[in-house]
Amino acid sequence: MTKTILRALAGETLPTPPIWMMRQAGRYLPEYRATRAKAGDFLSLCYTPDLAAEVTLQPIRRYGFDAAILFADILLVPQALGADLWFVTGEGPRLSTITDAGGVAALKPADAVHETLGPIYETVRILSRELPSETTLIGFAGAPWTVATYMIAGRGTRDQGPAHAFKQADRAAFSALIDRITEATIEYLSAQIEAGAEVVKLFDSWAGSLQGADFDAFCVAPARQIIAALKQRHPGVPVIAFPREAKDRYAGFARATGADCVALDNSVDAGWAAAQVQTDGCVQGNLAPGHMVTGGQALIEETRAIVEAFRAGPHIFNLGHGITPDADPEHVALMVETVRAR
Ligand SMILES: Cc1c2[nH]c(c1CCC(=O)O)Cc1[nH]c(c(CCC(=O)O)c1C)Cc1[nH]c(c(CCC(=O)O)c1C)Cc1[nH]c(c(C)c1CCC(=O)O)C2
Repeated sequence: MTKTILRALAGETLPTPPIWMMRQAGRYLPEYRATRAKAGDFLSLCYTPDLAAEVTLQPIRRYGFDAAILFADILLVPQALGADLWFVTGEGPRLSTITDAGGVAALKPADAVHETLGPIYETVRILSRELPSETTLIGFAGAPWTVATYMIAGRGTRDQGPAHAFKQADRAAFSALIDRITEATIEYLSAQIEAGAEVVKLFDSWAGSLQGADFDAFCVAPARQIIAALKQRHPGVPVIAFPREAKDRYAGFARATGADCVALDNSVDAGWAAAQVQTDGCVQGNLAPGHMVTGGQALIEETRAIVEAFRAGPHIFNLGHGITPDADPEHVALMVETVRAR
């Protein structure tokens, strides 16, 4: 029998939505913290296939999620293109910055990324052997705009100011950077699929700060280009797109990009999305991650309301963004139980 996630992605309405969770392998789990300590640091964990596969499997063992997401990070692509990358504990990622056209020109060609990313493909191969037969393996990458914001600023930014400033100052160089990331992403996701990823997800975490024509040029167009190339190389492999904080631009996003499913952040009203987004196909989401910290009756009621809002069409239950390190693993169990009690 076909896996539940693949059925939902093909447009089937299921009696119980399949479920997985953004950042399901992470610091809220004691077993993750133990494996990360064994690896030494986050990047070593990403590049050690046995350990990366182990942390991918941990939430599957604990909760029986319908999908496993490859353990890696969206910032491995900039690193593979030649950026320096490190993580400051308690703060987040740091990268060497790109400040002008010369910085873009100095990047490696897209097909060079495989030299760095080989261990990630090995993690995928291990997982496709070791996952339970009912569990879908999801590969992923960052979308070009979101990845570019980190490459330009060298870190996470509240309003993506440095990337917007670069885009204003030198649109040609900025477009060249987006194009390079787009090509690298096609290479990276194709290789993940060849290694055994059954679905891929494109994370555009900062899509919400692109307005008007910029949203079309730097969020929609690159997603469409990546999805078209993947569909040509790997027909039948579904793609989930996550244009976080896209607000009313979630409507029509699947049609505009060719995505099989749109992942909704938790600022989106589920009733609105059922009427405006789910009409085009599968949707994923969108419980607020804060419920994994607070738990209780509010978690149960909000989980039920989301299942109810999307029950007439194809739906994959998920959080509206990543689970946070202060979440309680028992609350995750309560969410899974509530979804599956339907
Ligand atoms: C923007 C972004 C990044 N990474 C990612 C995004 C897009 C999704 C989103 O909006 O959250 C995506 C990502 N990052 C990670 C995964 C693995 C799979 C999963 O379990 O979801 C995925 C899919 C592991 C990770 N990536 C990171 C961790 C924590 C690292 C640790 O163990 O110390 C994990 C488990 C680190 C990371 N990586 C990134 C940041 C900003 C940080 C620091 C913030 C934080 O610590 O949460 C970049």
